[in-house]
Order: sequence, then structure tokens, then C-alpha cells
Amino acid sequence: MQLIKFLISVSWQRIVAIIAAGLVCGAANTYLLILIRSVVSPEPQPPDMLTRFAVTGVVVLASGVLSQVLLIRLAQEAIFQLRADLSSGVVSAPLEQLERLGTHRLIATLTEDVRSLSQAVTAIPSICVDVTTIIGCFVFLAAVSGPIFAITVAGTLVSIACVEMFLKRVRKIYHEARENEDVLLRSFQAVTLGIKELKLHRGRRRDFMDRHLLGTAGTLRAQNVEAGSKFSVAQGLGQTFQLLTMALILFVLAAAMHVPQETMVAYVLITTFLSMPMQNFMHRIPDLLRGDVALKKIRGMNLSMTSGPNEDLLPYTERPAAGEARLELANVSYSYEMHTPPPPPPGPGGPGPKGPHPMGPPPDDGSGFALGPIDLTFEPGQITFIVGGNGSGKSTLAKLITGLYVPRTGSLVLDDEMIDQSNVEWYRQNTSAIFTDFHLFEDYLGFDRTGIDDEVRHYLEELQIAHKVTVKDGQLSTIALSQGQRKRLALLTALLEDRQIYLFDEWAADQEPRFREVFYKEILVNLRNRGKTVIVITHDDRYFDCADQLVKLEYGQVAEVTYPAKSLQVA
Ligand SMILES: Nc1ncnc2c1ncn2[C@@H]1O[C@H](COP(=O)(O)OP(=O)(O)OP(=O)(O)O)[C@@H](O)[C@H]1O
Repeated sequence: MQLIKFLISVSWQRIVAIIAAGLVCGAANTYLLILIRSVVSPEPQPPDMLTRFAVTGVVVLASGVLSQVLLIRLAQEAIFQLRADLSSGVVSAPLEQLERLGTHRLIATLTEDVRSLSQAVTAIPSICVDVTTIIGCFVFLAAVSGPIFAITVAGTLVSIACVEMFLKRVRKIYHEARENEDVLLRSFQAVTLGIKELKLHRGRRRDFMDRHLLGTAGTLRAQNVEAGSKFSVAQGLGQTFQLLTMALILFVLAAAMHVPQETMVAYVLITTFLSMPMQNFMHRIPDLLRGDVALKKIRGMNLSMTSGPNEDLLPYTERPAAGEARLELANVSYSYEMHTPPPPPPGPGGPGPKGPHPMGPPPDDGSGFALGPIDLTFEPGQITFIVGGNGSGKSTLAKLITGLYVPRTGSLVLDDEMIDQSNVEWYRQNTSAIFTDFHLFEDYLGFDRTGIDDEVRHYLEELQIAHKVTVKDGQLSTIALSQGQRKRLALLTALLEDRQIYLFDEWAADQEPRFREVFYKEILVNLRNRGKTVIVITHDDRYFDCADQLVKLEYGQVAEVTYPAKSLQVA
């Protein structure tokens, strides 16, 4: 039912056309049955019997093909819209929401659910023709004999009730199986991303395979077998009731009511004619059930993605980028939301206010990591290093600085302009960032200026990677490179962007010492000389003196701000 509603929401006009074609097909099928019956009946046949048969046959074929073609178009349109909606949902959801959902769930929906749904939707055309034929046969049966019709309908209703009883359980199993598919996908992700770790440790590999991957796959197999078997039993039970109904009509009703031979012949003809669409319909039910489960999952995912602000709707006005970017963080704080924070312990006075943790790690009270409140200023033509221990909040701060996270309190101010929902999209266009989990696109998307290949070639030389990679029509020859080389390509993209604010999250960590020197002493200095606001997250204490400002984070708080370059000048 949900599936039909979904298709109607895509285009009700097409649904009307499809139903009309389906009805014509069903009616023509029924008329064909009437013709066949009169051929086998002893009564004289009309002279144009063959013509009627041929014309009806053509109508059955034409309307059947038309309704199928219309439905296939509609189904594909629906699937396209679904894919488009889901992808735009991903693009427009806030980063923190996507991080909470997890990539494995997103991928499961984008692939598995869309596949199940498309399978269900493509089954609908033949189901439509089957259902109209079934209805037509029943109408004909009613015309042939009232009592036989009544008993057949009663028998069919009992069969449907029986099948439905089983289907409730089957539906529940499909739901549970779908949840397991998320877990299985996470294991697939782990087996591909963690293949090196698994190959190097037999015990871990065996444990992972047995307990995680094969464990979940086994449960899924059991669930699908249980659902399939239950459905087969339901189908068998339905067929048994149909047979019992037939036996009742053939052996009891026919004799008791002295039903004429001709009526019985018509009855047998109709039941034989009915069996094909009935069987087709039954076989499609599991696809429909799985499609229904997938649709719910897709809607749930869409809802989770759209429950926050839609970043696609953020206002954006084309205006020049900031000239020289003075960026201020005023009282900025951020905290990760945990899924189910434990309730505060009951007691006198209740939970106290959460304070900062200047002296040590915060107590693990189950709530997420909290950063700030932070007050910092990043000047143009200045290099700021952000340093601190693992988990001190450097990358979280980077996402706040780049406008990817929205501060819980406080605000970002760029050149005296407060950044909020109305200008954050513009603000993001002022920042070039390379995060530790950066992604490299093979072609230079979004650069529509001419001569981009020459610019890329220039930077390939400058970043000492021209011997490995070439560029043609904005496309790189390869990105199958070492991590350090890939980072140089990411830096190349950042330099091409030529934005005002540059942020590098542990960029130099994978570079050889010689090129590390080039990065700190040449590339960063060059950016500073060009008036850029440069922010570098680093653990390289050898180069701390390259920083104009050095910010030290501890447990989400600014522990210290020093000015190494200035003190060097003074010395
Ligand atoms: N997506 C997330 N959801 C929930 N908590 C997170 C998330 N990302 C990070 N955290 C938490 O925030 C804290 C700070 O993480 P962050 O990545 O900012 O640290 P970092 O200083 O960059 O560490 P490192 O030097 O190891 O890269 C961590 O303790 C981590 O548990």
C-alpha cells in the first residue's frame, strides 16, 4: 500500500493512465475468457467469432504492453527521484548529522534499500495486470453462477486471511533482517578498510570473521530462510483452501444444486485461467514486502537527514571574498551529542553545572566531548599553529573555524561581520581546508577558468610531484599514489582555490623531512606573505618557531597562547 502511495506521489496522472490501461487489459482478458467459453459450449457460435477473438487478443496485448511500459517509466522515474532526493539529502544535511548517522547506514540505504525498492516497483506492472485479470474473472464468475461465485469468494477470503496471518510474521522478519544488513555493511566496511590488520593477525581475522562478518551473515541467512519458509507454508495453506473450495464446488455443490454441465465447464475454465495471475501475484509478494521495508528505511533516513536545517537552502549571495580575513572566535563552544545520555543520578540538589576542566580530563559522565568556550583571533598575514594532545579538540576546532560545525554558543566574526545562517555558505567559500580524512577528486571540479591545466602543471612542479602525475583537460592522470603524494595533490587543489583562510590539519605528518621543511619554511611563509590567514594543526615541535601565534589546547580548552615568531624577533 505504501508503495502505491509512493508511486501516486510521483505522478497521479500516470497512475490514472496505467489503471485505465490495466482495466482495459483485465476486461479484455475476461472477454477472451467468455469467447473461449462460447467456443467450447454446445450452443451455436456467432459467425464473426474468429474476428472477435483476434481483436480481443490484440486489445489484451496492446493494453497489457501499454500499462507495463507506462508503469516501467513511472517506476524508473520514482527510483530516479528517490536517488536524487537521497543524494541531495546527504549533500544538504549538516556534517554533524551525517557523522552521527554513520557512513555504513547511508551506504546501506543508498544501495540496498534503493535496490529492494526498485525490485518491488518493477514488479508492480505485472501485478497490476494480474489483479485486473483476477477481478475480471471474478466478475465473469458472478455472471455465470451466483452460488459458485459466493463460495469461491469465501474460499479466497479465507485463503487471504490465512496468508496474511503468516505475512505479519514474515514482514517482521524482513524488518529485523534489514536492521542486520546495516550491521553487515559495517562489517564489510571493516573487512575492506581493515584488510591489512586482518591479514597480519590470524586470531583477529578468525574472530572478526566468526563473530562479526559471518555471524551477522549467518543470522541474515537464517532470517531470510525463516521468512521464505513461512511464506511458502502460507502459500501452500492458501492453495489448500483454494483446492478445498474447488472440491466443495465440484463434488458437493454441483450435485446438491444440480448445477448444469455448461456452468461447470465455465467454472473450470475460469479457475484454470485464474491460476496463472494468482500464482504470479503470490510470487511477487516477498518483493513487495521487502520493498515496503526498504521504503520505510529510506523515509526514516530522509527524515533523519532532514530533521536538522537544510544546508541547501542556506542563503548565498555572490559577493567578493573577504579581502584580508581577520577571523575572530568569540566565546565559541561546541559539544558532541551522545545518542542516549544517561539520566542524571537522583539526589539532593540534582546534577551540578558542568564546568570547564582546566586541570585534567573531564569525568566520563556519558555526555559527549565539549570544546570551549574559546576566544581566539586569527590575523591575516599571520600563521597560527594549533597544538595539543590527542583528543584535545584540534580537529573539532578546525570544523568550527571552517564553518562546518555550528557553534553551540558564541560566534565567528570575519572582518567585523558576524557569521550566522544568513552568510555561513558565503563564509565557507573563503576557506580552503585539508583535513586528515581528506578526499581527492580525480578531476578539477568547479574550476571553470581557462588555463587550469597550466596552473596545475605549475603547482605539480612546485610540489615536486610532476614526475608522477600529469594533467589533461582538468583531469589528473592518476590518484593512486602514496599518502604523502596524495596530500600534495590536496594541497595543490587548496592553492588553486586561492582563498583567504587556509587550514591544514596535520598536513605535514606524512611528508618526508625535506618536503616538511619546504612546507613550513616556504609554502606557509609564501601564504603569509600574500596576506592569507593561515591556521595549521600540527605536532611538529621542530617548527613551532615558524608560528606567529601558537595556541595550545588541552581537554577542549585553550591552555596557552604564545607568539614564538615575535619572541624570536625580540631575541
Ligand atoms: N564525530 C564525533 N562524535 C562524537 N565525538 C567525537 C567525534 N569526533 C571527535 N569526537 C570526540 O571529540 C574529542 C576531540 O576529538 P578531535 O578529533 O577534535 O581531537 P584532536 O585534538 O584533533 O585529536 P588528534 O590529535 O588525535 O587528531 C575526542 O575525544 C573524540 O572522542
